[in-house]
Amino acid sequence: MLEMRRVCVRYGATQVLWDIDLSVGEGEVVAVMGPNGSGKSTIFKAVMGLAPPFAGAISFRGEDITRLPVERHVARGIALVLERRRLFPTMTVRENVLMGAFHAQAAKAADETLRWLQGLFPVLRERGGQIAESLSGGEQQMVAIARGLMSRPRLLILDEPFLGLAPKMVAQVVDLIRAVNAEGIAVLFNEQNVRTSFSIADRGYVIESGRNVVDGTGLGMLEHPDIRRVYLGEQGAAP
Ligand SMILES: Nc1ncnc2c1ncn2[C@@H]1O[C@H](COP(=O)(O)OP(=O)(O)OP(=O)(O)O)[C@@H](O)[C@H]1O
Repeated sequence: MLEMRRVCVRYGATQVLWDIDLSVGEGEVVAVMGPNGSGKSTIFKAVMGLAPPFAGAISFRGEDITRLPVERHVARGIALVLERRRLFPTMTVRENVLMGAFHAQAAKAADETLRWLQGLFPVLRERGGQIAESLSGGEQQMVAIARGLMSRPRLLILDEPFLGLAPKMVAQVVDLIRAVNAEGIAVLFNEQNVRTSFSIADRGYVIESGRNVVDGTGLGMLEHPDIRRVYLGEQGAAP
């Protein structure tokens, strides 16, 4: 459904992505892994129209979206949940979630979508009237994901969904990603932890210094000698 071909992005005079190839199939979960500053978030911003490529092409469900403005991406079925959750701290959970239904079609279906999400996310039912900043980090991440889903995307992009979360909360967000995916929604996310990334994902990519390095199935990535040597510190995993 999503195809990036030889995508190049720069911020001002500084190029940060070189010839990135990446795809997400219908209903797939895909992870992007790489060190700090390697360009993972920029890939997502390029897909979303926030960092338009100066070369290469991006298509979504057969349509060229390389240079579409960001709001048109949402209407076409892509949602991005930004890093660090970015909720409106003094608004309630319910108000935060409803902010995600900002385009006309989503606004019309907001009540129905909220009921659907309340089934998926117990936090929305139990804490709907609570002020967002009073929730734990993991609960806030769930609210941020729910807000992204209010636009009824076909592809949900999560920028560092596990950042700063305790292991128990990571497990809950992983369960949530699986539940969202079971609804037929494709998920593209990034994460620096190799085991977390590739144990959840159907397929994955490693990016270093703005370039594709390795890609493959989730299991294949965990067994890849270079990944085991460089990212899991296993001696003798590769020549
Ligand atoms: N708005 C910007 N203006 C200039 N440079 C930027 C901007 N945003 C990111 N960069 C630079 O682009 C490079 C890639 O950043 P990006 O945030 O995409 O990496 P990342 O892999 O997501 O990193 P992290 O894991 O630390 O979030 C980095 O060198 C970063 O400093």
